[in-house]
Amino acid sequence: MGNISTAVKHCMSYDTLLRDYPWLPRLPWEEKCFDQPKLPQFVRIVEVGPRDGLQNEKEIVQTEIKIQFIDMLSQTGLSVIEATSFVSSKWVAQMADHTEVLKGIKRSPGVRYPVLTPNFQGFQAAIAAGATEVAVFGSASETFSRMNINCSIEESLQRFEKVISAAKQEGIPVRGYVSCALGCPYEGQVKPSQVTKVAKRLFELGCYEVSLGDTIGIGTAGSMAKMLSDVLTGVPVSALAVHCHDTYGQALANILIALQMGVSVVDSSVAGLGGCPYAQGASGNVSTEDVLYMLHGLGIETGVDLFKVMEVGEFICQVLNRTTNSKVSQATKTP
Ligand SMILES: CC(C)(COP(=O)([O-])OP(=O)([O-])OC[C@H]1O[C@@H](n2cnc3c(N)ncnc32)[C@H](O)[C@@H]1OP(=O)([O-])[O-])[C@@H](O)C(=O)NCCC(=O)NCCSC(=O)C[C@@](C)(O)CC(=O)[O-]
Repeated sequence: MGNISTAVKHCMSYDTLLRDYPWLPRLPWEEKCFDQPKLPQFVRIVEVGPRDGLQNEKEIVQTEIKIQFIDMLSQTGLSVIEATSFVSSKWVAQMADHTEVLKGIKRSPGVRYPVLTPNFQGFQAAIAAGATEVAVFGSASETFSRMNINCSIEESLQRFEKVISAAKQEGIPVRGYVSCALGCPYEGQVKPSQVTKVAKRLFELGCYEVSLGDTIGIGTAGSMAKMLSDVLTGVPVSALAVHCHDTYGQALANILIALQMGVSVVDSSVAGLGGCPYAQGASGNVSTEDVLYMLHGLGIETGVDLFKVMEVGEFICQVLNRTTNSKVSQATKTP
């Protein structure tokens, strides 16, 4: 962190400012200078870097690096780290080492490590590898469903029903995803009612939370508000999360709208890594660093240490030999 300028450091959190200037008055969060009645006090970040972030990398990342990456993230205060996916290696070669990764990580107390399971075969493999939480992933777009998991939406829901019912018997919580919630790379516009239909089915089947994915990062604050208003007719806000990619630079605005509408769970990826191999042109997820910077700036607590996340971002970018997509990390690098 030595190369972060003091001015930028001060923007990062009031706590940092207090560390450097202990004579400043300590303000309780309630004494904010503007009213934010609709914002949640606490937001849970679901870190998807090791899965969504890495799955799109062309070069296979060494298993030891993935394990180190997750272990470092475990030390940042994050409470959920999506570790890998139990999908076919013919479809996503980068995730072929799922079992080794899940078995190799040091699990920190208080941190959950969900993994993606597209079907019962993936679920069984995940459980055998020691998974204690899984996620099923459907889509609001028929074409994307076929391109991504090789079945129709209805068939996917039947597969998920089998996974969820087996998970219930094992006492394993299941999260659900709805991809293409704000647009599809193959079909273009997706009706909010279609997103609601799939999200509601996942919730009714037993997913404790449904994450709404702007898979290609095409949404705007307007389309996010419209889609969420519809989904809220079928799924309680306490069971919703948003999963924004930043292709058009709208992710933070879209997340802010979701927060104002009561959503308090946000998926993000350290250094803004990511993309879906079956959604051409989609850029990375919104970066965890930028989401934290915005949330902390709003006085919303996350329990996550921004500096530590930035260090992990630096580590993974070095390994992948790429520049970070996080604006916060870019801004704090000395030229
Ligand atoms: C779902 C399948 C497997 C269907 O793929 P399929 O080819 O239709 O599968 P199948 O049931 O016909 O079986 C064919 C072969 O696959 C094997 N197989 C079958 N299931 C599994 C499994 N679970 N793990 C490992 N192997 C599996 C099976 O054993 C068989 O092997 P073979 O006899 O030929 O040797 C495939 O389409 C697949 O793996 N798709 C995953 C694609 C993926 O991972 N996409 C990225 C994640 S989604 C995403 O990023 C979006 C999200 C979540 O982030 C939210 C957002 O941004 O919107």
